[in-house]
Amino acid sequence: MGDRSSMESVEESESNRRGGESVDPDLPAVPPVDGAAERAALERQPTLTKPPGSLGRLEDLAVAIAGLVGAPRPELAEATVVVAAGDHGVVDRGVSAYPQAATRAMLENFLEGGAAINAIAGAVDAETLVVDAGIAGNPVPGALDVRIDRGTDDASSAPAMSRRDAVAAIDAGLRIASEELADADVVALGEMGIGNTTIAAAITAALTEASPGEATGHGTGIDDGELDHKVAVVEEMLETSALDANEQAANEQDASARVDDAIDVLAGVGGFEVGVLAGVAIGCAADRTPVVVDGAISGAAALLADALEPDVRPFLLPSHAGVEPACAIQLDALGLEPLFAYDLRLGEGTGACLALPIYRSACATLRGMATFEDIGLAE
Ligand SMILES: Cc1cc2ncn([C@H]3O[C@H](COP(=O)(O)O)[C@@H](O)[C@H]3O)c2cc1C
Ligand SMILES: O=C(O)c1cccnc1
Repeated sequence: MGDRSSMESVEESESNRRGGESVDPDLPAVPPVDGAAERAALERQPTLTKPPGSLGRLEDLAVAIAGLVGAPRPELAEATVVVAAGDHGVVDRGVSAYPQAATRAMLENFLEGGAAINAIAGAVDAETLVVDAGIAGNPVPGALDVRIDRGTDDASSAPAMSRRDAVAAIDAGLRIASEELADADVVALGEMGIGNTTIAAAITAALTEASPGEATGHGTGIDDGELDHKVAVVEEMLETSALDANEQAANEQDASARVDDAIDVLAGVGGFEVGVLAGVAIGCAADRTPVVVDGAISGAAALLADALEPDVRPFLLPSHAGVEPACAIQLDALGLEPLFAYDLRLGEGTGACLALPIYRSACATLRGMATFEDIGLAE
């Protein structure tokens, strides 16, 4: 992941821009939920010093996490939010309220500690890992450099990237999980990339039954006229790469066709940060590390991870109900119920970090509370 290998991959990708060859990511096996740990946690809940069920959904969350991490009394001590960034050629189509340069400026801001995610991650005691997955210009000094290229092509007129680059993005995420996140007990997905609510809408429409009109929202704050144009651009993106949710559904049972379809979606519409986050999610799940989903873009990465490797699904934890319409569609498709709705429409991993104290509190009750026997109240 050092400078040399990343520059090689940039050069290589120039010659592979429209490469149609079939390459597959090297996906690790994701273990099943640990039924014994889950059962032990479930049996412990009614022994704790509270009326049964009185901690409501916190009790269910704690039991689920016990099964995920494989420990009857789990602790989510070390948390990291991965903020992956990429630039998107489709920004040339006027789909965002902000210029592409805001992506680099915000990456520098993350590294200086001045962004919303720095404030919230600091408040909830989470590490921040800033990842340059491919933005215009030189690598951002101080960011983890896994650059696939210097931004994607305009996906409304050509595939966003080659299949080879799509696989490289997923592989980079898998490497981040195994090399940078090995000590994390829980990982939050965050991102930065002007134009990426357009990418998220296209991925959501490609991987669910939702139409582009249903999946596309105002992002950073475009007006209603601009939203109509953004929906038309998302439709063009799907047509350009001939992405068809019905065909994908038909291929669902065949693992290699399913992986091929998911790579087609990522290569067709982008973006590098989404592919990296999908790889992070799969790599973390393989290591029994729960992954907290944030808003529309990390939700698109979660959909992609689920399409690539369905065993990842139990490890995807919800956070908030985002304002961007893709969020509700993604959560529904993944069978996730949001923990709270705070009218967030920022991304960066902010909503996912806000959920961490809830997950940690759930574990703390299961782990730390006294039992009725301890206080001499057992029958
Ligand atoms: C200053 C600033 C900080 C941000 N932090 C996250 N986003 C969010 O907004 C962008 C997606 O919205 P759209 O698709 O409309 O461009 C992404 O960068 C996302 O992370 C930001 C956007 C801006 C302008
Ligand atoms: O839901 C999100 O994550 C989101 C919404 C608007 C802009 N950027 C991100």
